[in-house]
Amino acid sequence: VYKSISTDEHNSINLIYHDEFAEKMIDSNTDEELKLAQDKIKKLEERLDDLECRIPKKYETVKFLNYQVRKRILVTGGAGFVGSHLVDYLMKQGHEVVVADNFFTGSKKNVRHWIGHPNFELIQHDIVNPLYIEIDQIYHLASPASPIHYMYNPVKTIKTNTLGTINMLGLARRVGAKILIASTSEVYGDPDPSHHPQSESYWGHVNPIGPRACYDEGKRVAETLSYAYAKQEKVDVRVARIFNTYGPRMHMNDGRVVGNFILQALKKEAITVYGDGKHTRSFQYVSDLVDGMVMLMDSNYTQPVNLGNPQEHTIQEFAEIIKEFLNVKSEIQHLNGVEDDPQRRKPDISRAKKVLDWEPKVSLKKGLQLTIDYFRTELETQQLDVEHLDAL
Ligand SMILES: O=C(O)[C@H]1O[C@H](OP(=O)(O)OP(=O)(O)OC[C@H]2O[C@@H](n3ccc(=O)[nH]c3=O)[C@H](O)[C@@H]2O)[C@H](O)[C@@H](O)[C@@H]1O
Repeated sequence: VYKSISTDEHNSINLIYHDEFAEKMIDSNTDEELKLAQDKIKKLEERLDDLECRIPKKYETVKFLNYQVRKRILVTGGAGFVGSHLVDYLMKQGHEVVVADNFFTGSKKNVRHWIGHPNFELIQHDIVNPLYIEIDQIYHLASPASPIHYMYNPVKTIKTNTLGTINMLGLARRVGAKILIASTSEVYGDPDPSHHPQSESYWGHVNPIGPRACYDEGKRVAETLSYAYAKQEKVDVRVARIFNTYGPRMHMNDGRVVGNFILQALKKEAITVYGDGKHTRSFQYVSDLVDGMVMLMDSNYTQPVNLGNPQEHTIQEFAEIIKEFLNVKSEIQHLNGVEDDPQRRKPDISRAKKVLDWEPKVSLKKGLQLTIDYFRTELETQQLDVEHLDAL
């Protein structure tokens, strides 16, 4: 067929062929150039970070503690949302803080204000591998916590919460450190209505093969391991069952309800409620959680303790609260419900009140204002970054 067509036709076929080829070449060249440019930018950013660390910085004031009271404290997941707030607290108290983070969901940015400080150390380390350091206390927070993050790689989530916890309990045993395990309200699964609010004596209702199981069962095993090490190896353990927590430094793509609703409202987009919106959650501000964790670590109490804010809202109500707070008219859009989504969740905090004299102090109004301010700044920074890239 090719031989039978005219020279003109040959030329036009060749032209078409060349045009398509050229387009493909341009596409692939552009892709490659873009990738090269992105790699270069990443390397430059890393270099800038390194250089920045060398410039004498102004740090927030930290207390002076003499060596008898100053502790060397490891925070696994210390570059994450909750971890970085805990790090701020411990640093300001005058302790030496070592952060171990693999930066899967954590970010250097959350702790960069301490980089270079003589009391601070940042190690890029995945706790699935053992860590050999000298330490007095361990806050073991490393694990993705947002459902979209922990479901992204369920096997890794299980490894982090089982192997990772074994490694941290092993470290605690070797060096005689006290260890606090960050457990979760998810150990109660989708609670039976007769166990509302959930107290620590409830054994839970977890689907062991459902999509949330990697996290829920991972944390349940982490608790089991903690008490096995306590009994068999005399490790001094604390277990905090953390309920829904929000605040600045939540990941922009966190996917959890507080961040999602605030971002959607700020961008004047529809607010996405999964299912009918009748399910409930109780939201605690991050500084209350940090206070609770430190009080638990410093106490002599070794059984699990719920840390959460008992003010319960339906998700529909919560969407309305955010709309009203930001004074926006965003539509509330009902999407498909989530599999195994716990229907009602509210902590019974009588144990924390009794044994720690702890209860949350920050109102939803104050906590939301601080969180919204953070997200607003993040959005503006992103916008500036985009404009800057466009201008290049
Ligand atoms: O925030 C937390 O601290 C907890 O978050 C998750 O648990 P979950 O309560 O399911 O958290 P969200 O993803 O924030 O969901 C809360 C509720 O809002 C709903 N939701 C979420 C996001 C959204 O855009 N729309 C929406 O209706 C969810 O279906 C769920 O019913 C984690 O599994 C817990 O380990 C973690 O402790």
